[in-house]
Amino acid sequence: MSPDTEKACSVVLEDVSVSFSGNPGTKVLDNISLQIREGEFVALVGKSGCGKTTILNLLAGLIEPKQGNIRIHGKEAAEGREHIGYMFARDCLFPWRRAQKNVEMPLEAKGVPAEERRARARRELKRVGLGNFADYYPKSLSHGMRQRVAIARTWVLDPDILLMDEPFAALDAQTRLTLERDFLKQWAERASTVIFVTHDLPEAIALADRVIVLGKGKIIYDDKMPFGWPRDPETVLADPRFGKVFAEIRDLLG
Ligand SMILES: Nc1ncnc2c1ncn2[C@@H]1O[C@H](COP(=O)(O)OP(=O)(O)OP(=O)(O)O)[C@@H](O)[C@H]1O
Repeated sequence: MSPDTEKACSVVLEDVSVSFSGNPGTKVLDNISLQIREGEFVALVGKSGCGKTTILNLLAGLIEPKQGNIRIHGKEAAEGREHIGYMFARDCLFPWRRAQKNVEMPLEAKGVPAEERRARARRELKRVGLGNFADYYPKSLSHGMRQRVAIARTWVLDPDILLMDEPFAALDAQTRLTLERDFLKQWAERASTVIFVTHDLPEAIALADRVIVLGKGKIIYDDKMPFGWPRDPETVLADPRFGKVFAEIRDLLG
């Protein structure tokens, strides 16, 4: 790959394999190669245990590949991953900290001065529709609101790459749709690269530019979705092209 092409990629995985010490004979990821362009929204789907979270953990530097090379923004991963945000399925808020203080946490860890921290956290809470809830403790917020706080906490560092591990999985259908819509709006305003793990195939197809399916440690499907932007997830589900893509991937997943 030319250096210019590589720079236009947020993430490049080359022949990456991962196995874990408890089961060294089994490759969770088996010689995977993958390029993700800057600003792309990629959904990773596949059966439970197929290695989706392992890819996020590799990119976040929480685990190292057994073999292969990872490059982020054209640099060695350790250098390139400075501005990565990682959001989990559970909101993981600290119950003893108010919403505002939860959002400030990553800024505290980076040593950002208190006044700037407060201003940035307030701005993010406002953007996720919780401007009036900054002083609430997590226990006084609904599940959807807590997940919004977690989204604000992920955005507050202005990540250029956002890793999301089933962020909306535990929400009821209506709250989920609202958060998906809001998230797409935020993403369009910021143009971060998003790598989004989900078990939910319709969600993957409705939200992402591109869907990658993992099976038995390999990539078994990788294609662009035929829907343009801006897009509404609910409208995509009603699009005749949705059914075709859904059936194709569902058949691969068995
Ligand atoms: N730190 C670890 N030590 C040992 N085995 C691990 C570790 N992390 C993951 N695994 C194993 O690697 C495999 C892939 O796990 P991973 O969490 O990436 O799957 P997943 O596709 O995200 O699954 P799910 O959809 O259920 O979250 C699983 O068999 C899991 O048990």
